[in-house]
Amino acid sequence: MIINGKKISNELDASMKKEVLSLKAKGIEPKLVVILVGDDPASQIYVRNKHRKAIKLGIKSIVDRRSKTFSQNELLDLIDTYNRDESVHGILVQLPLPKQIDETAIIRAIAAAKDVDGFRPENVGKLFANSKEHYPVSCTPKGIMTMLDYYHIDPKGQHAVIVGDSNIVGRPMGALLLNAGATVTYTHILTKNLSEFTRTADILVVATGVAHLIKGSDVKPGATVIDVGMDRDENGKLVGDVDFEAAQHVAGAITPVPGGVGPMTITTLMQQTLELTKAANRRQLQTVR
Ligand SMILES: Nc1nc(=O)c2c([nH]1)NC[C@@H]1CN(c3ccc(C(=O)N[C@@H](CCC(=O)O)C(=O)O)cc3)C=[N+]21
Repeated sequence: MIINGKKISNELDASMKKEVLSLKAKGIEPKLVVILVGDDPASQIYVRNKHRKAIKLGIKSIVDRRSKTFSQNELLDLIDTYNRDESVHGILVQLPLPKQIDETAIIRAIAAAKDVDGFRPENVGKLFANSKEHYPVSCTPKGIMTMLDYYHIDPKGQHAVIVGDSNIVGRPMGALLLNAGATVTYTHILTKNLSEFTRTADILVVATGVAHLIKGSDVKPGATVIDVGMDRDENGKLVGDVDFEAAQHVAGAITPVPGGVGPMTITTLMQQTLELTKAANRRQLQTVR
């Protein structure tokens, strides 16, 4: 079975559109600001896709593009401006940033109430503590959970193996799966005998940035394979971290690239923009009372 992220994403649009309409009827316009520093070609595509989806749903989308020489202080000032702007509900600073800018400092500068990526330490902490509060979570792993749920793939008691230890995908993915009752193994670029781990995975999530790292023989028959890779092959074609052609015959369910995880990342970003918008409005009502 091929897991169709694009299809799920489009299905979820309908309810989000309704939600936007009902917010607008109350005079609330959800608004997302995406800050893109530099001219990384992949980032341009992702940011364009986010903007298109927001427009489609009726969410106000601002893409603030800055040159690759933009300084850290300039970026901190820009974030501060959006933090203070009450019409803005979510702020996303597209990663990676040019090398003169410290990503950690930037993530911490975004107001907690507008941290639509869920990258701030307190939101990461809530995730790892399995907090029952509402808080934003990194969009890619959260979108993967939505996808698993849609296909009734329950992680409970399953062995989930994560390949890749990034803050954006690998680490939060493991936490979400653990919170959902999976047995989680983290592997990464330093793991010896990686295949021995991946072959025991009921759910295999691969996020390394290495094209076709995972072969058909690395997959357990019947496993669910989630490919987060966005790589280019020798011919410049977009491919994943998994050799899809080979792995699809072994896996029980598998995501394609493109059309798998990518669209779900964007859908989750929109969902969390709406959540932050509603939360901001609730706080405002409390101060009025
Ligand atoms: N602060 C921040 N938050 C992010 O959520 C974030 C980020 N930085 N930096 C980079 C990663 C990557 N990411 C993607 C978004 C959309 C697609 C996407 O639209 N993919 C399409 C096609 C892409 C293409 O054609 O190249 C697909 O898979 O079908 C992919 C990847 C968000 N990220």
